[in-house]
Amino acid sequence: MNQSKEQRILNFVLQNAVRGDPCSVVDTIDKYCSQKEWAMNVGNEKGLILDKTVEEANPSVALELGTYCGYSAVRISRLLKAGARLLTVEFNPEFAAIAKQMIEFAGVQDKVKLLEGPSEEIIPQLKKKYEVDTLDFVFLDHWKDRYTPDTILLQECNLLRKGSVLLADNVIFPGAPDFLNYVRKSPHFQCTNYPSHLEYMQVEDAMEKAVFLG
Ligand SMILES: O=C(NC/C=C/[C@H]1O[C@@H](n2cnc3cncnc32)[C@H](O)[C@@H]1O)c1cc([N+](=O)[O-])cc(O)c1O
Ligand SMILES: [Mg+2]
Repeated sequence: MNQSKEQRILNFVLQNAVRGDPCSVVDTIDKYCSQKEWAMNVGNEKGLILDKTVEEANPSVALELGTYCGYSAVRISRLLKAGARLLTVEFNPEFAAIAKQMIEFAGVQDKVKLLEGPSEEIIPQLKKKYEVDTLDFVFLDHWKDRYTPDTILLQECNLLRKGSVLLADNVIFPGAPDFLNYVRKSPHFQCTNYPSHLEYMQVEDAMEKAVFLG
């Protein structure tokens, strides 16, 4: 059975990146996906916006929706302070298996917990099953039509506190118009848009930061 693209990305990392070095893993994925096969990692241009937002939030508990191959899980977790943790949610078992190996190769497995399943089932379990009080940072990068329902679900589950930072990828391409509408109209969010480009392409894209006001 021929390999999947995600398996080829992982193999390229295992053969070319430096074990235990998250930056090397991130750079190696970017090298493969810009030169060989495009893939929906947040990439380096938007990755720098992600880095700055994570550093500014300096989260103790962070959540990522849509792990895919683990690129942004490695990218986020490399910036976390001692004792801080990232919970990342992925419902595709093949992608979860790839991401798990990517995270372990990067040496960030002690900071990252990969939760396998749909976000709409996992989010309501975060407090009791995963001992979360509130989330300091949330990266939304899963199916774009899930951004709004999951943002509402996070509020309903009392997982956001005054100052919780949401950062959403792809609000221009493929686009998340209902999410932009929802957070920009809501009195509970202070929004900032960060124009950028689609990963590895010259297509316009942007990230949206939405800070919960309580
Ligand atoms: O479609 C995109 N992303 C969707 C990402 C989807 C990833 O999140 C998981 N997922 C989805 N809902 C889930 C619910 N619960 C858990 N995992 C979930 C999917 O199994 C996949 O691993 C995308 C597309 C382009 N593009 O140029 O086309 C560019 C991008 O940067 C993108 O992020
Ligand atoms: Mg994306």
